[in-house]
Amino acid sequence: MSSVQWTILCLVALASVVVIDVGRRRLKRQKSPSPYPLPPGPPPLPIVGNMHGVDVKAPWLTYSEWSKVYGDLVYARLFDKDIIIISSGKIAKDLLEDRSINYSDRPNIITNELFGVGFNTVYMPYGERWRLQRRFLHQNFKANSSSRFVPMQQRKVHQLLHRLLESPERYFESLFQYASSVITNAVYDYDPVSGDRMVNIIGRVSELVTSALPPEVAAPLGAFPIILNIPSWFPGMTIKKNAEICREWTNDWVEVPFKHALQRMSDGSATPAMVLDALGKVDEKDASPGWMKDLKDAAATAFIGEAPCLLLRSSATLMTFILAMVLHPEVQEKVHAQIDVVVGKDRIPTLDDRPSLTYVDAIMRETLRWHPLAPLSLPHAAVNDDVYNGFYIPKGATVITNIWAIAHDESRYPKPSDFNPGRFLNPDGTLTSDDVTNIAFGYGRRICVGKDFADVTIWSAMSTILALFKLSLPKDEDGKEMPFEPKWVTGITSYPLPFPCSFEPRIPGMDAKKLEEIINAST
Ligand code: HEM
Repeated sequence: MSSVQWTILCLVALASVVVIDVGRRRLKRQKSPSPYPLPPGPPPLPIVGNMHGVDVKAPWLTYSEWSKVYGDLVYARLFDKDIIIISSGKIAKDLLEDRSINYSDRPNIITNELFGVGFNTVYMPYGERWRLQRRFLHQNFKANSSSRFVPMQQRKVHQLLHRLLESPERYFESLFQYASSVITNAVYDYDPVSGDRMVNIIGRVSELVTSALPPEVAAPLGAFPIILNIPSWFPGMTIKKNAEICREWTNDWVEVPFKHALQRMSDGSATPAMVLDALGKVDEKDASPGWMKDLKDAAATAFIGEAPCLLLRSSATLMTFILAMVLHPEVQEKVHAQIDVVVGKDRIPTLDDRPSLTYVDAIMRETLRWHPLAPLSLPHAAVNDDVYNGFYIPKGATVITNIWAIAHDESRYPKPSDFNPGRFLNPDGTLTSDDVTNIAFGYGRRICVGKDFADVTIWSAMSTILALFKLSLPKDEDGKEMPFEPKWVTGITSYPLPFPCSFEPRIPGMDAKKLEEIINAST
């Protein structure tokens, strides 16, 4: 068939679907099952619903505007998908935690299967398989078991510091190398090299998947799946081409590191790692092919849970942190003063110093609040019809938590756009009870399983970078800082694009040898 014939066929098909869709929606509206009204929301247009009003690159900003007009529980429709948007911590807790039985599902997003990632814990519907995979991850990454990774995380942070000293201009890659190596070590006992092929594949898969995952991107395809019959060479069908590439790579992402872990196991490795530990403990009779597959899928999930974008979440958070430091020298001065008193200059901070380094924790909380990495968390779905505060929440609705709006709530965080770690400190310098991680890592049974592990990964990097370096914008010939406008990656995650940054050692005469001495004095 020629491309002209294809085009005509597709347009005719599209027109038929539109007509059928309008009829179906009329019917649905006539038989609304609930006497309660839907939550308030912006007026929809035919077919597209509220899609036209959404900034697809930064939907959290649109949803925050809507919440100012319609309240903290908003109803919208993206094509044929019912969307409930939560913009308050209280409602998020009431629904996702107190009624978790109804809100722990994930929406059926057409791009999951298309991209071949429906198998993994992050996108999986609530049920037995999810429970088993989540158990593997939880057993490994909950606070008391993830503490066995601390020596490995510290070793990796030391390598990061060496890289930053050696090639400060490549700090972006070094952060990625750090975050990817801590996760592959913890899951597979796999230590990637710089530019590692496997890590690159996983990073690319994550990038392709998550560019297509947001409900705002997937909605038109979900409403008109016939579009997927259009060939991938057709203009505008890159999503299909990306899906083909992704399906090919997914096999490598799941199988290659798992084979490596099996090899490490037969070599007799005693290093703690999720896959090796699970295989070491399981009875032969329980290790069915199904069990093995779930272990493999959960292991691959740990990486995509941490890497919903080209950067990993931990390294993306560190990029936001570095940007905040560069923009706020006064904050660095305060934290440097505390580090110098608590730790001195002959060693670097360790987790034992954490209770005294309250300003570092305040910076970490403010980083997660100021520019939340996952501004809309991950979507949940309502299993059954529900009524909340007199409003009807339809079965199957996609439930979006607007973390951005909660973290920028002016009544809780005055001047929310300012970067001000002091908001998390009491007058006596101790930390307040507002642990913002309760917002940044999601809510309910689908809360981030890597929360405690990420906490150590991020804190260790932040505290040691601050101890060793003064971060600033590069200066021009006249010694003036060169101005720049931060640019942000947007999508399911949001973090700054690489920007010029100078890493000036705070300790005179710092070189690789001196750094090694300081590290040795700290272990
Ligand atoms: C700064 C670092 C991180 C942030 C801000 C973060 C944030 C989040 C958020 C907001 C969710 C969605 C929660 C919900 O649906 O309500 C999530 C889910 C998830 N995260 Fe993280 N995460 C981080 C690091 C990690 C790491 C290091 C891992 C791996 C060990 C990980 C594994 C996962 C998994 C597997 C899920 C899906 C859980 C499920 O659906 O049951 N995350 N994360």
